[in-house]
Amino acid sequence: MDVTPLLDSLNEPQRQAVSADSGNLLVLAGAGSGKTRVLVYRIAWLLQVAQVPQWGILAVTFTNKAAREMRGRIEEMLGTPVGGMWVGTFHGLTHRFLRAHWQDAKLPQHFQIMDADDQFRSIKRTLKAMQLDESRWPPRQVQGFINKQKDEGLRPSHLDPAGDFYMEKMVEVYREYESARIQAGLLDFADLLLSSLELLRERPDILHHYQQRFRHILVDEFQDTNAIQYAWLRLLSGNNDNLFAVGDDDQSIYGWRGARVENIQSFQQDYPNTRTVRLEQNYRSTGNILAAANALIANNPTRLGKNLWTDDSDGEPIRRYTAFNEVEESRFVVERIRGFVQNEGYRRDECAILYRTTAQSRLFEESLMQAGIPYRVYGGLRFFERAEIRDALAYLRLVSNPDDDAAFERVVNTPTRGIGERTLEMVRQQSRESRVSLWRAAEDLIRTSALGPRASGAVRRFLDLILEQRRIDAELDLAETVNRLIQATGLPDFYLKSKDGKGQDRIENLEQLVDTVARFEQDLDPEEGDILGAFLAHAALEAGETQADAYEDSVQLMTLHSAKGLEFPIVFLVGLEEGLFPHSLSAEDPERLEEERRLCYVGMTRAMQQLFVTHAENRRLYGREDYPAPSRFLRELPPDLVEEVRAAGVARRHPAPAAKMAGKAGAAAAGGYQLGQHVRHPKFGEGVVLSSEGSGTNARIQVNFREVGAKWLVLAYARLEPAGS
Ligand SMILES: Nc1ncnc2c1ncn2[C@@H]1O[C@H](COP(=O)(O)OP(=O)(O)OP(=O)(O)O)[C@@H](O)[C@H]1O
Ligand SMILES: [Mg+2]
Repeated sequence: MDVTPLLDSLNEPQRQAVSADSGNLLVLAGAGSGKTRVLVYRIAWLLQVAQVPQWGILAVTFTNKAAREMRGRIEEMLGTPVGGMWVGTFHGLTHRFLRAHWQDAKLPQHFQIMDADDQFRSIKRTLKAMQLDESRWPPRQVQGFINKQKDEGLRPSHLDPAGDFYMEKMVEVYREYESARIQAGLLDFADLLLSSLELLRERPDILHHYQQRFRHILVDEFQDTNAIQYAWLRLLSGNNDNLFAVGDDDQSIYGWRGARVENIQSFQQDYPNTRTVRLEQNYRSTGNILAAANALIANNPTRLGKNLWTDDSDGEPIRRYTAFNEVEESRFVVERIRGFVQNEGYRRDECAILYRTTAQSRLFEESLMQAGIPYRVYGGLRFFERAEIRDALAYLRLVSNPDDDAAFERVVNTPTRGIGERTLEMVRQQSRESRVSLWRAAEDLIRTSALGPRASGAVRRFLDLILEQRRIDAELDLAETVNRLIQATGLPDFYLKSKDGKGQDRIENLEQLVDTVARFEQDLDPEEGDILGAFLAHAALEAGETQADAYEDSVQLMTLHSAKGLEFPIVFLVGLEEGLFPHSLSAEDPERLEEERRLCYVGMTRAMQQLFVTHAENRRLYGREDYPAPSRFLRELPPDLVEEVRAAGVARRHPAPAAKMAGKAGAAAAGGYQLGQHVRHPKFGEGVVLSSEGSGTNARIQVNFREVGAKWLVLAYARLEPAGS
């Protein structure tokens, strides 16, 4: 067979990786060097040239979207469908595996996935049932503890508190949480991996089957696998020497979630028979963008080290914009995007706004909305996470599995149907005592007439509502079932009457849910028997990625974490301020600071043609007002690659100090100045007094200058004068 067309559009090291003979292979290379491209071509090569059957290939991607694109790409290249391959995220693949082996894994056939929010609520319920005080046992902390144990492969029985009271309690909560979860027929995200791993360990026959089957295992973004994911890969590959991993240690950004860059080193040790290929040519970014990103990441002391070059031209300089405050920052960005789209022929989806925390998206959304520019947020307020969608999904989950306690709790009295807290407490009590689900407990209480007649009637009506839907489920298509269910629940009326003014939006979202279901049904593999179950899994697994309106050409908004692997012609990296990016939680800890820098590197290297970096001198976030210094990452960019830009026609007006510095405004600072007062310096320009210390000739004053950021000045020499307002 002629393999030239496949290999033609690759450089030499890429070609070697794609067409390598058997054995493990690690592609270790920087951003934009074609790692993902190599992975895709490798699969095409395996199918077409090495004649590997589709079902012999397993590929792990970072997002479900990436998996779909990968499949699409390969189908395009080969001109034939490749549905038999297993391509997906760790969660998606292990879910598929457990669905196929639910009996072996001792799971209910229609087990559902509980997301982070379900998990959080369930932990709160567990704490309450155990009469533990939330202030001493903060649910978030407990949740972190449980997930960490699972990510390390540890069930409660593996943990030995060794007389430590705190640990003893934590393990007890973990155990209780587990039994409630199992009783409800639910798996949390970490369970998907852990349960698959356990099943493979316990059942050599099943393990053997998959080891025989997956003759090739390929992994993208290998640097971000955690211990349990790596263990799963090792188990599946066995002694087959069939792992093909691509990654970049400089882009490891999930250390906080237990990902370990060391896996890259372990890989080479655990698999001595591994060939390492390095790619050094970057095909994505202009010379300036690449040089700036390289300079930034060079500040990290612990790197495996690599070179990256491009034969693209230098291109535009990196543009840096200093906004007066966060609102102005968002307006500047939106103005520029409008310019690119209207005057320079860019599509909207060629422009991306990347930020450190999800809370930053709101202002950009508002500015875009005002400007009438369509946009899409990834990882922000996600469609499947909106309250009304979660309510509707909870009903669906109960239809699929009445024992789903998380769903039961969520909607038993939403909309309000006269089931009071006292009744609910009785149901919970009954469920705890007889170790059955809330649903069964409710049935028991009705049967034994333990509830008063009114409460009993209300609970009965709720149970009947769900049972009724279970009956019609079989006869209609899923979209119609969902539509009927939504109407029957009374949710639309309930939202319309609620006073938060969002009723109409919520109803539109419910309508979108029905559309989403219809689309999902159309695209579904006809072999999939349990459509409802498949849809619910889709909603849980893709919650972070998809929005229902994902089809229009729109500006892309996302956190830096979700930008991994993607590329955009125009990138705005916003909020480059100390405390925000690097994040305040990370600035003190050298390891976490390195991770923040890698995150910045990831952000910069998403840009193909133009990169903007912006920061605000004054920011209100989480209800707090701050005067943050520009991020240290800005200083780490070589000055000759950076150009300062000014917004045309944006008035720089100063807010009244008293209003802006709530709490401390007007307090006396040294030298007769007041905190929050506007001052002018002959060299640094205008700024705002932040604080002062010392007195007399030692007095120092801290001023946040618009142009140069915060500085401490010795008052006696400072030549400050009051300014403006
Ligand atoms: N040999 C090549 N010829 C032309 N274009 C290439 C070549 N290799 C890669 N590219 C292009 O370069 C860009 C970056 O490639 P790719 O996304 O595969 O890089 P990556 O190493 O996976 O990046 P990241 O580390 O950000 O995930 C893509 O647009 C890709 O099509
Ligand atoms: Mg990639």
